[in-house]
Amino acid sequence: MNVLDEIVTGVRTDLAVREAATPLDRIKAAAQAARPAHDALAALRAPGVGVIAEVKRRSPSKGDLADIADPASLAQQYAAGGARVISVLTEGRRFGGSHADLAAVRAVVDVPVLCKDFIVSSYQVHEARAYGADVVLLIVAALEQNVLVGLLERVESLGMTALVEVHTEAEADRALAAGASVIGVNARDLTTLQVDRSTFEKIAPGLPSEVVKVAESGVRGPHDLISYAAAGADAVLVGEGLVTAGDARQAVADLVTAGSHPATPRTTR
Ligand SMILES: O=P(O)(O)OC[C@@H](O)[C@@H](O)c1c[nH]c2ccccc12
Repeated sequence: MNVLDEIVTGVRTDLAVREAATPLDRIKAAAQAARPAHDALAALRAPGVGVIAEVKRRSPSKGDLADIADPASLAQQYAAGGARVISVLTEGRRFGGSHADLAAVRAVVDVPVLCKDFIVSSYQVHEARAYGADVVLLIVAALEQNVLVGLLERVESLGMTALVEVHTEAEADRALAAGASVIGVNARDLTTLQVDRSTFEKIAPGLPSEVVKVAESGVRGPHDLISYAAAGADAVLVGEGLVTAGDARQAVADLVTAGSHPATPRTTR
């Protein structure tokens, strides 16, 4: 079993426990009662390279990244630095996150919030909405095509946006066939955890211009944002580089500044 399969197996086990405790109807009602979702697509289409700043406690490749005592205050620093969207890793076993982290962040920021998890069932989409998420991650490598299509429809029916994650051209084709409007190219192969920043430049040029292109993983600072932007990124998703920065607000602000610089090739495309 590769790492992705192992993570998904754990996610399914935990999901079964929650499904037994809380019936789908109740989760659906909670999702319905939540404040309407923010328009993340519009936020991501604003000029300049958007920064999606991630609350990430731990990772399977690096172990503990940061002791995040207060995810809400970290998210406030991200927002103050100009983050376009805030991502919260909610997977518990490998990433140390929770829906409580998501709710805590949602309560204190006004920007769209992304629920970063390994979603395999529409139950999880309703849960994410109930906890206030505006965006959810759908990982193509973890989903059969018909399931991907069904989840994408469910996300949109709840007024949310799906960030559809790919790692290969074949997966990008599947994302497009499913109707994704925001595609994230993950430089990290979730089956091996290896990071290869050139993945984005291989896949992004083949995506239609109207698709919002997000470069995920491996952004250490403004330099990496600038090269992703040169390869066509509309936004970057950054975890480790921000949770390990001494000053999270400043670290986000430095990325935002790099992404709004007129020399950034994106503006000349
Ligand atoms: O910490 P990094 O290298 O900045 O990466 C962030 C983000 O891309 C990464 O957390 C991620 C991308 N896709 C995922 C899917 C599941 C879990 C995590 C991820």
